[in-house]
Amino acid sequence: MADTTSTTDARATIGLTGLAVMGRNLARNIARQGHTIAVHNRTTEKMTSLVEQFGDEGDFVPTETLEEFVAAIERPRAIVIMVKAGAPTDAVIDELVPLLDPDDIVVDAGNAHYDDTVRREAALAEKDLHFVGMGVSGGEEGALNGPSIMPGGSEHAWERLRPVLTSIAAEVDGTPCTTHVGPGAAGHFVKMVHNGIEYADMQLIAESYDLLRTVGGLEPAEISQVFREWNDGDLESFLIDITADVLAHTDGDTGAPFVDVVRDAAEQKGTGRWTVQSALDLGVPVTGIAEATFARSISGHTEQRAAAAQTFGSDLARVEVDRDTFVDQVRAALYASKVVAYAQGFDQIKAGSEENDWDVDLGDMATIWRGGCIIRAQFLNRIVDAYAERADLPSLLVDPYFADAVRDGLEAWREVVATAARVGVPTPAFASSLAYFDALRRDRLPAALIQGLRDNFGAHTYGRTDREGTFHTLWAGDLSEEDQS
Ligand SMILES: NC(=O)C1=CN([C@@H]2O[C@H](COP(=O)(O)OP(=O)(O)OC[C@H]3O[C@@H](n4cnc5c(N)ncnc54)[C@H](OP(=O)(O)O)[C@@H]3O)[C@@H](O)[C@H]2O)C=CC1
Ligand SMILES: O=C(CO)[C@H](O)[C@H](O)COP(=O)(O)O
Repeated sequence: MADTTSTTDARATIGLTGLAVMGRNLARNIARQGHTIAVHNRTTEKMTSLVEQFGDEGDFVPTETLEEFVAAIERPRAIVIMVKAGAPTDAVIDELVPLLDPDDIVVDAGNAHYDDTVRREAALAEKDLHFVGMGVSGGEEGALNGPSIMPGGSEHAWERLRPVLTSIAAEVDGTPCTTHVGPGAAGHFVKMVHNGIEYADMQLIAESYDLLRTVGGLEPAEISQVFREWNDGDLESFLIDITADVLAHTDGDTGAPFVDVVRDAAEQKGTGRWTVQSALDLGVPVTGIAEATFARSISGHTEQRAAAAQTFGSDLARVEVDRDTFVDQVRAALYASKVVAYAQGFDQIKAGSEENDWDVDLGDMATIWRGGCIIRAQFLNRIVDAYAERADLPSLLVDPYFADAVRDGLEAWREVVATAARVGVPTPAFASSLAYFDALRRDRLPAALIQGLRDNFGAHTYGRTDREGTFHTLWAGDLSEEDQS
């Protein structure tokens, strides 16, 4: 059995506090890669059980108090905090900081809001400490075997952390799924958008399942098989793969499909909502992510749902579809909507980066998402290629590869959205993605009328198509136009 006795020799390359599911596995991953790691948890039992169970996987330095923990790490120290996001992270930072020395690096690897990261970095900089907001994706399994890691912060901090991070991250084609995302809160911002895309991806998968079952008449086990087949093609991804597993699972108690015994109210911890809030501030239409987030909210409004079902009934209209054709159409709609969700997410990263001078490389983000993270997918290789071909791509949708893919699937996409509307199956992510696509490609939008209305009721002015300037019509007067430029 490993020695769980605390030590105060400063021999650890790195320290990690917060040994719940993520921190525990990240610590094991770091130790397995040959780095000596000091481990700590507020409740000591989690630390001792880690070292007792897995102490032989590497060189752990067990510590019971934060003082011992800090003393066990070589200077300048690198300390990873992996605790509950929000107030608990602040509580740990507040306890840690008085124990640190100038040039030490504090890494917050939780799902922090990037505004918190900005605030924390500024506070620590006043004490000559480096603060790194670092997104980690991959869940419990990824943390152990190779996550995708998105560190922000200074170049100096990245250079200190690089050997550990590149050794523990997932690898695709020999490239580690980590890079220096950018200064400040860039890492946590990119992780937030990653999670937003995760929400959209899962909602699209859920809508596909609903349509295949409700309209296509397939049973969960059959839909599982469909997803397995899709996972052999251009939709290959972690989420499609685990969808097949979840749909194939039957409940041990009842023998019913697992999806039929789970309450249909999706929860959320906040990263999807933050993505939408930030997108609104940046003026980036992330419609797929927003609809996915609202769809979770609707699912949770059980009282309203019951009242509406009682008022209107839950009956669906019947349409006859050819099963195989419909499966293919749903696949095409899923792929096209997924392109939209990623296009919107990358637009948001670009806008956030410009707003904050982070200089985030979009191709690098696609590269580090190819492995380890929840949205890892074959598809990301195409996104890497798209940005390699043209770094200033106005939208992923206009990259020749994706444009062809969307053109090929367009008829099916429209058919699926129309069928869903006719039957009464809600497909907010499919429908909003199609609407976004149509809005983007439209030569003229009805926004001209909105401008006219704004000018009419509030003298908000408008621009003209035929000449430069700012104009106002005297709506309550003689309807003449003033040039207010
Ligand atoms: N779970 C996942 O799949 C993913 C999680 N994340 C993020 O990683 C972080 C850790 O997640 P997870 O492993 O799920 O654990 P939790 O988010 O459930 O956090 C539990 C950990 O936080 C510690 N903690 C809570 N409050 C305090 C406090 N006031 N002071 C000190 N420590 C405190 C707990 O200590 P104690 O044992 O003493 O209670 C425990 O170590 C979170 O920020 C999460 O958002 C990121 C990617 C994926
Ligand atoms: O960060 C993650 C993966 O990348 C988490 O799994 C994510 O926080 C889950 O979010 P939610 O509970 O809101 O669905």
